Amino acid sequence: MRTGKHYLAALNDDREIYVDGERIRDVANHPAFAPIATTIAELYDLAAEPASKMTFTAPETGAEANRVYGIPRSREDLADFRHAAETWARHTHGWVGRSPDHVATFIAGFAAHPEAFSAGERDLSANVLAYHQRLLTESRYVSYAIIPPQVSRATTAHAWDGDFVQVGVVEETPDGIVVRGAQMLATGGPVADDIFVSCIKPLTEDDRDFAISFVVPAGTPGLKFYCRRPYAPAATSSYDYPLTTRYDETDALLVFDDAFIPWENVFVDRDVAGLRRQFFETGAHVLGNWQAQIRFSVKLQFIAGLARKVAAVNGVDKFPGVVEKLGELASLAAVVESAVLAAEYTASPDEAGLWRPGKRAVYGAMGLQAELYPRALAILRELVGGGVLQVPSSVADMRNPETRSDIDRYIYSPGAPAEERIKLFKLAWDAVGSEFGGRHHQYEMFYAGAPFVVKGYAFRNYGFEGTLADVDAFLASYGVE
Ligand SMILES: Cc1cc2nc3c(=O)[nH]c(=O)nc-3n(C[C@H](O)[C@H](O)[C@H](O)COP(=O)(O)OP(=O)(O)OC[C@H]3O[C@@H](n4cnc5c(N)ncnc54)[C@H](O)[C@@H]3O)c2cc1C
Repeated sequence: MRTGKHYLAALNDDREIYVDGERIRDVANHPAFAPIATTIAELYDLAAEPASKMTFTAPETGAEANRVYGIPRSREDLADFRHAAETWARHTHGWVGRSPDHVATFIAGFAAHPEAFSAGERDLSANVLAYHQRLLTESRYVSYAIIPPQVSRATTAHAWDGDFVQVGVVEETPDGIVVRGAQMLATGGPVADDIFVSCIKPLTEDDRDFAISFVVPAGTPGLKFYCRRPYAPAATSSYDYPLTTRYDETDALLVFDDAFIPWENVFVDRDVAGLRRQFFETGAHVLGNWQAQIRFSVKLQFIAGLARKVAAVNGVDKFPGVVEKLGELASLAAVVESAVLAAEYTASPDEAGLWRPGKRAVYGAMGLQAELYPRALAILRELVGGGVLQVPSSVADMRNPETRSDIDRYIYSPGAPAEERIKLFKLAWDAVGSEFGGRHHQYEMFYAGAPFVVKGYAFRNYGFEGTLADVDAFLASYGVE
């Protein structure tokens, strides 16, 4: 099994990453990326430990593989997958959205349905199967960029000023395609092995050149990563910013300057319908988003625990108003946890033998996420009050004997001396108020699509037929007479 050391060594591939106007040469040791790379390395080490029970024998290769890369072919497989995804999520307490299991799950869904990739002009199904086998064998970390840059949402790529603003095919050669343009927003991209590039937003037939999907190693010549401002370098210490200093997974706009993509890495080639088949007919979308809900559930449990602890330290946890707020938080967390389990309970095999988590449960939970997460944060924010700002400026004040005595005397709670209390409230601030916390707020609202898009998934997958029939049957049971 892949180890963290192997993963870190692979980052040294001359990838072209830009931060603050400079090209980063040593990603694994740069202050913007070392913290998250270390966390990802820990995930690989955890998976390699037999005690984590994250491995299985993959039928496709006959060799041991990490369960998160496997195709669930039974209810037991789904339970094993959930266990593996949850084991990783618990390691980061849900604060890493694009851990290697996320996109891997999409690829497993693709591989379960190779026919979705052979229905276009060119049969590319063998590429999907071969890449999935590579994931099983090499445990590669794949991130993705599947959204067109936010130029205009009133039109699509073919109508934009300037050729190839969205990534598209500029040239075809006997060996592959040459791509040019940008795509957003590869979370984890700068520290991934490969990026899966595609387009999940609907395109028109005039956008054929942009209707592509391929995987690209991060060090491919012509591929550049433009990162948003990293938060980890400005964090003064893990005591001050315990989440930022471990889990700042970065988000990057990808720019392709005529990068060459060999055919074996291409899954969809200028095929608008092929993009829709890839995401929505293979089972990839529901499987990948089930993984996301497993991770989200772990994070909500953490936030609930944090709120309860803050309330206890402040001595308010028995007040009826506070109990009500903690109860609401408990309900929010329990709803998502229940949806994760309900999706497994209502799972069923499709015609290819892929066990798909129940759509009603997965998309139902997703549809609430843009309200549910801000509400959870609002409750935590309300409970912490000014305590998150009644803390010393940094750990340096704790180390200075001149300031420490006042800190010990005035910033404490019964049973929680200054060091403990401040530690807790700084953690709460990193969750609700730091730049990292703000980015997470945006992440949970948007990672699976804008709220109107995600609610559309809930609408389409709820199964209104049954509910309508129920109402019609009731209406038919009485009348004027
Ligand atoms: C922190 C973070 C991490 C991300 N990570 C990734 C990643 O790893 N990979 C990836 O591919 N993407 C990623 N994304 C991008 C994410 O998928 C998109 O933000 C999401 O799909 C929404 O697209 P958009 O941001 O372009 O919003 P838009 O589509 O531009 O929508 C913005 C808002 O405009 C309004 N709007 C737009 N169109 C309509 C319409 N037709 N009807 C009604 N209202 C409309 C809505 O209010 C909507 O919320 C990430 C985003 C964030 C914030």
